[in-house]
Amino acid sequence: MPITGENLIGAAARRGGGETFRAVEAATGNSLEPAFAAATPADVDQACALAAEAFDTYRETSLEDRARFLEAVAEAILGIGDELIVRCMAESGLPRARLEGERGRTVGQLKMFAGVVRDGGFLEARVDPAQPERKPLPRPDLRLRQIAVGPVAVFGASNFPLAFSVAGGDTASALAAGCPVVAKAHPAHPGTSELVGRAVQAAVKQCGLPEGVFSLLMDAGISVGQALVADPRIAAVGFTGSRRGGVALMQAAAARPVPIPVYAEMSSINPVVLLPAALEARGRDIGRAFAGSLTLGSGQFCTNPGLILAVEGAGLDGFVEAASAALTEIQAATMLTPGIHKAYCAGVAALETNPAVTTLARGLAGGTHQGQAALFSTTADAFLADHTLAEEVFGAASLVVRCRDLATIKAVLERLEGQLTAALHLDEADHDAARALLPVLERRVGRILVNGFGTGVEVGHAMVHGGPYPATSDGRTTSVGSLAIHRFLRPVSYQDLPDALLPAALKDANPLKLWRRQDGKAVAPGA
Ligand SMILES: NC(=O)C1=CN([C@@H]2O[C@H](COP(=O)(O)OP(=O)(O)OC[C@H]3O[C@@H](n4cnc5c(N)ncnc54)[C@H](OP(=O)(O)O)[C@@H]3O)[C@@H](O)[C@H]2O)C=CC1
Ligand SMILES: O=C(O)CCC(=O)C(=O)O
Repeated sequence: MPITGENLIGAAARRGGGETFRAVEAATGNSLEPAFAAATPADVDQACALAAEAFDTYRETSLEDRARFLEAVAEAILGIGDELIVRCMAESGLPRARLEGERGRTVGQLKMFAGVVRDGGFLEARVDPAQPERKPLPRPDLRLRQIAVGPVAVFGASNFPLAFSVAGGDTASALAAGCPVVAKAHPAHPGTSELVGRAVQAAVKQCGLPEGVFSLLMDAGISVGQALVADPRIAAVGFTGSRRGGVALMQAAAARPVPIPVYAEMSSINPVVLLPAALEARGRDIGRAFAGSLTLGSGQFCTNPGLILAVEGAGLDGFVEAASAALTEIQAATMLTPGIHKAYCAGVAALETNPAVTTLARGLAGGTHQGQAALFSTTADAFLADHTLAEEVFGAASLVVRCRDLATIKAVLERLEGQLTAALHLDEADHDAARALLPVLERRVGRILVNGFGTGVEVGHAMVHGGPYPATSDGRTTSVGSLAIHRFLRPVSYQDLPDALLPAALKDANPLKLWRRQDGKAVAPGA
């Protein structure tokens, strides 16, 4: 499939009239062909107009048709073949195995949402039948279902060019909910974005859906994204990226005459707490495993373990020695973009020159665009006194905070901002300590895990990839897993509508065979 550098607006592929730019080969910094052209305000307008036009038809597609469409998107992505992986490797610098795995996750995610749609449970159908004889007042017939919110703007992430990008989790969950999507390609991987965008476009056509169900816009700056969020036809936004970018979009969305929700997944340092019995029994093993998680994908995961908390002593020393030894042998790896590499180097330099911070280990030095792993340590007092030490350094850098006792660990956790994940390394003898920390962790993070690291989010029904601000803009939800569909739904109540006018989900005969709540009780179809 040739990459043309065009915007995909509904069924059309059209060269933008804006600034031209090229993708950059992550490993070399060289430009890649072809030239892309940014969308113009007229392109944004047309993509949004088509999305709005498609909305009422698309949101009322049958559950089976919508599920088949999601499966068709998955098949079309696989149908691109190796060309997708090769282009993505060049643009992102990520290795083949990782990208093949990420493609599997992307396709699996679309198929999972197809299952969610077929099941129909997301409609949350509820029926409170009329009680005409009720005294002192009769009760009306009340029925509720969830409907799609409207067209959604999706911003592709730089660090997951497939699973969090054009047809990633935000797009899959929005399409599953019944929302058309206008995606903004990340300029770090425009060719990958176009290939995936064309696959979605082909699936829209194959399934006979209105063309406005999907559009893809290119830009190497912020004007297209700003125009998209400001467009009155856009009803919600999905974003993964920096705190600065996410907050700017939240502000733009809040400043509209009709404000809309922005679901932004932003910064996180993902505290890892090493509890005493586990440290003593296997501190060195944990240290080696930690070095692997820290350097996965050159550390470019928002779930990267950026903060280690433990009580000082021989166990922690063993952890630090093993982690440092492992890290010093780890090759530097190409980072996603020169800008991300530069930001990483600046973050590491700030830690290296902070008088309260000791450098414990550096990985092997690498080439121009390669990130060199780094491990630092400080005391709990210094950490609590300097808020810059709690800022995310995006890449393979982490900070060990030496604490006096469990109460100090708790005090540090209390001071942290919202996080995506927290990990506890524990043995049975640590259960009381863990029990004391769990209430703090529940308040601070979206996912608590034991004897592991947060990198590598499982796509499933019980996953929360979210957390209180600034991990995300809205800690009540998730950007990964089936619950993500609820970001793009809202409830509507129908009072005393004749059966003929009710949506299928709420008709007396229950033609969709849904589990429904009748007077608050779950009722099986046919019961
Ligand atoms: N926590 C996480 O999950 C991640 C964090 N990051 C952090 O973000 C830094 C930069 O990486 P990057 O991926 O480019 O993230 P950004 O947040 O800078 O960009 C993400 C997307 O949002 C757009 N965008 C950014 N700011 C605005 C704005 N004010 N208005 C409209 N659109 C905007 C960008 O457009 P354009 O690029 O065209 O300007 C891009 O398409 C990294 O160094 C890292 O610190 C990155 C990836 C994931
Ligand atoms: O760890 C993962 O699998 C996902 C991480 C993520 O969401 C991110 O880095 O943006």
